[in-house]
Amino acid sequence: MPADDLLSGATGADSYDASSIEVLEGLEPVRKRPGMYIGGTDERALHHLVAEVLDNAMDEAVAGHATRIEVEMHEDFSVTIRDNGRGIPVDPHPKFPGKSALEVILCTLHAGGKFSGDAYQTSGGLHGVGVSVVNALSDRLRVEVARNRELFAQEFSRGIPQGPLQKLGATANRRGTTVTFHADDQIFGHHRFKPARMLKMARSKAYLFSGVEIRWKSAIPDGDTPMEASFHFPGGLSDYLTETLGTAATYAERPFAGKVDFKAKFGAPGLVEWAINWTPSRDGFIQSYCNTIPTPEGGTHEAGFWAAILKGIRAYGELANNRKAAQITRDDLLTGGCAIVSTFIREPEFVGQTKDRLATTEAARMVEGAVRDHFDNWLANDTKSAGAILDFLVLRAEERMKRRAEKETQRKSATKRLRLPGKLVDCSATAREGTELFIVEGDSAGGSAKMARDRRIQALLPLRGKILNVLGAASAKMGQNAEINDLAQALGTGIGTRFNIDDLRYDKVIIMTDADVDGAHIASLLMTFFFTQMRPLIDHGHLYLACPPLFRLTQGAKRVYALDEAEKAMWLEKGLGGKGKIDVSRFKGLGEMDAKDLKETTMDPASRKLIRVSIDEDEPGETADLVERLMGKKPELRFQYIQENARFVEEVDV
Ligand SMILES: Nc1ncnc2c1ncn2[C@@H]1O[C@H](COP(=O)(O)OP(=O)(O)OP(=O)(O)O)[C@@H](O)[C@H]1O
Repeated sequence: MPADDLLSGATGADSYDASSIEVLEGLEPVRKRPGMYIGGTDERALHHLVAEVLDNAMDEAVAGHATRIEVEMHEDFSVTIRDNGRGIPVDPHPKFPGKSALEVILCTLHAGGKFSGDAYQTSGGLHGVGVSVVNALSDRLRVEVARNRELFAQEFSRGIPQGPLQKLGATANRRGTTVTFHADDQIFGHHRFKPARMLKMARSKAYLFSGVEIRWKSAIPDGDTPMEASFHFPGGLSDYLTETLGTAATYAERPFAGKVDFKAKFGAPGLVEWAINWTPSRDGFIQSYCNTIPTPEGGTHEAGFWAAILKGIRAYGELANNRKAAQITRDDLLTGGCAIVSTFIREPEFVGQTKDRLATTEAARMVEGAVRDHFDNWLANDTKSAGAILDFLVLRAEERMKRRAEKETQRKSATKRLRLPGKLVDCSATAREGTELFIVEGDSAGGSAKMARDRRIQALLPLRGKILNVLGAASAKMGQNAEINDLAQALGTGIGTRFNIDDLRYDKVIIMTDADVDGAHIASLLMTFFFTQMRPLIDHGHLYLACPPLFRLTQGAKRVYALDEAEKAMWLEKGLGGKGKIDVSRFKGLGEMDAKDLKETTMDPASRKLIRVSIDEDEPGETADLVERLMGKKPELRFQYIQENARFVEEVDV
């Protein structure tokens, strides 16, 4: 499109002015973009509404003000959640004249009692948006509050009050909050609450806090989901895990379970409770929670928990003289390891409003510290369970390593079946470890390199002429370029989106070009190719530059090589320690060097110098930019050269 058209705005620019900039007020943003608040408008998001209201009731219970929560599902798919807590405050809000705190809470985003202050210590609620979001996304919502022996009620539709807060009169023995809501079909379409899913939610909440009883009632049958039930679990998570595992055989007779108050241990409010057992009969799992909010994507509390278990079991293995225990990894713990971890912390940080992952860094340290001590004790006291678990985990680690070795062998035999380019001079080793591929310039260099190489581990691929400048080439053209095809085949990895680092046939890929401008140009073309088409090769540190010398200096029987003019000058001044005049010869190209020289200066791992290519994206500076210097343009990437075995000089000049 011509620039003029772009400026005049072919698509409605005339009408795009200040009047197009909307400011959404009240709960409008929630109805416009429900996904931002509840992660979508599907069945999962729908059930999130129940979670928001239930979490508020749980927060009341965990804060020590409620002992009972009722969850009821009605025939018309509306839901009631009732607690016997303090009740949402109903007195006039000081900042909003004429409005009760209840109305402010229900109709304003970011209104709540959990930001600071002492109303709640370790709450699942954080952002002050939960119940207002439910209100915005319900076509009917009624709140009843029983406080100070008086009953109040207010009704809403799609976030808008349907009348003022009503005083319904005295109530002798009722206290707490009751929220009844019907999700709006305009938002959730045909999705309906599923009793089985809701019952599961209610039951797990009861396990997470032993001080609460949760009653369940449903008017809608759903398979074998009970129409009425009551959950109260004084045994907490240990009971929960035992029930979840059912009749499955387990390695520990009783789960390793416990509860630690952070106050006593770290002087910070909060606690962690956990239960774990291992079973051969099913895959492992971890369910984690923070302030009773499920965190299906884990986070710092899970990381701390696994760190404690892993370090504990390895240390126990060491004590038991089982050296293989050191090989156990976190993945091994999860095969057959079934865990539930629940932590309560003040002002947790979650990722997003749906709170799927905990981000509080402190949680990792506190959970690890709390669980580790207990685990060490438990392993030392219950040696029968500890031994069984250790044996099981060592077996798992061995199996994993065996599978990996098998995969490696398969890779090797696949390599054998590969069609390799005719001009590749391969090495004899079959495993990748320790092998090197030298990409050399021209046939003559290939000749002396062939004699200079260690045929066991060093392979050669001579490239004819300059390879295509891939920065500008379309990928179809690249595919037709014979040199590039040979290179991709020799490496075994494929290129572009099909690149797979696991198929790489050599440990080191070494670009070996003449120490002159042409050679440098070819090296930079190759590096650009690797950067754009085989980037992981560089990221994983497999790409290197060889450093052939420019000069040979002899003085009697003494001989040295110089990488560049500066080094030559240094030797000339210093002398070689031999007798007579110093002879200087300049190599015009690799092909001029005899095999012995090439081996000693450039190829032999014992005496050569190599430069590893890496990419330094943030640090500008002079490590610079070989590609830029050599190609005379300003490419957007920067290569950094890390010197290995620097033997001749510190500075690099290719
Ligand atoms: N069942 C309840 N009992 C007592 N107070 C409640 C109850 N439900 C809500 N509240 C009060 O209303 C406030 C707002 O609740 P809301 O669900 O909107 O947000 P939140 O729980 O603070 O945070 P989040 O948005 O993270 O859920 C709470 O902070 C609390 O003060």
